[in-house]
Amino acid sequence: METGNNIITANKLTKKFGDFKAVNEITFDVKKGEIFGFLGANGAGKSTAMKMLTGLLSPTSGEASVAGYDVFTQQEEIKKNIGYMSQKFSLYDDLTLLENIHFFGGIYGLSKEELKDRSNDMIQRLGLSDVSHKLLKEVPLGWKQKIAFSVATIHHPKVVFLDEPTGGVDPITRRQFWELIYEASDSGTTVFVTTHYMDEAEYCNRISMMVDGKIAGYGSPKELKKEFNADNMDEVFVKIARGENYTIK
Ligand SMILES: Nc1ncnc2c1ncn2[C@@H]1O[C@H](COP(=O)(O)OP(=O)(O)OP(=O)(O)O)[C@@H](O)[C@H]1O
Repeated sequence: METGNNIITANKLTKKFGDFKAVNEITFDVKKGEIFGFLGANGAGKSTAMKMLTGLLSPTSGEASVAGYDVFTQQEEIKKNIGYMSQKFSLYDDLTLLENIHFFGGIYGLSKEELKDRSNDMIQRLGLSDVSHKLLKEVPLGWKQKIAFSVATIHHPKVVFLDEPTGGVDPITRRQFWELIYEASDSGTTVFVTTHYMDEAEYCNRISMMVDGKIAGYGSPKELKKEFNADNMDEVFVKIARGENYTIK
């Protein structure tokens, strides 16, 4: 079901809890290698949509595929071909940095040799050689986030899903984290990221904004700012949340 240049496609994808439509007929696509921002206020339906796309939750109706696999029938294949990082589901505080990398790399099915090469490379790239034997709980949150991201991409997935990856850190640390996102995107990994930070929305190639289970804005930051006659993404977000009209292209 992978179509052309798109690595994620969703067509009228819907999730109902009882009579309540948490995700209501969303239609969008994500192109290979793109950094796609998935935005929306609390409760808009982002997590529910993301759970369906990562094979954790069965949709009610519609269609969607991720990395060529169907979200209704091929959830296990999807899980093998993606990386996932969230604030809530993270690394182990009582293992060292290196142990965490080895543990999660092992889960992703890397051989001993691959694990050794990639963990050495990762530690060097992140500039963490001197602290690789420290317990995770002893290092700052910004470092943990970088390690969590690197671990989520250690098996070179086609798509990595990031659920509010930079919560709770300062703008400079967030900017450094985004350097890693750009590197992954440059090497061909598609990045699907949720965030509450509008400066981060500016860094994405394209974004979608959800309101009450529907996609209410969809396009590049430049297109959306033009469409809503706004100077920045903050303004776009406020206008969309207030329900200003928008026609999805
Ligand atoms: N298992 C469930 N059963 C019933 N309702 C649910 C369930 N999961 C989510 N919801 C509801 O669906 C709506 C969307 O929730 P969701 O967690 O997807 O939003 P979100 O955009 O990810 O918000 P946040 O940014 O706070 O995580 C909310 O009203 C939520 O209460």
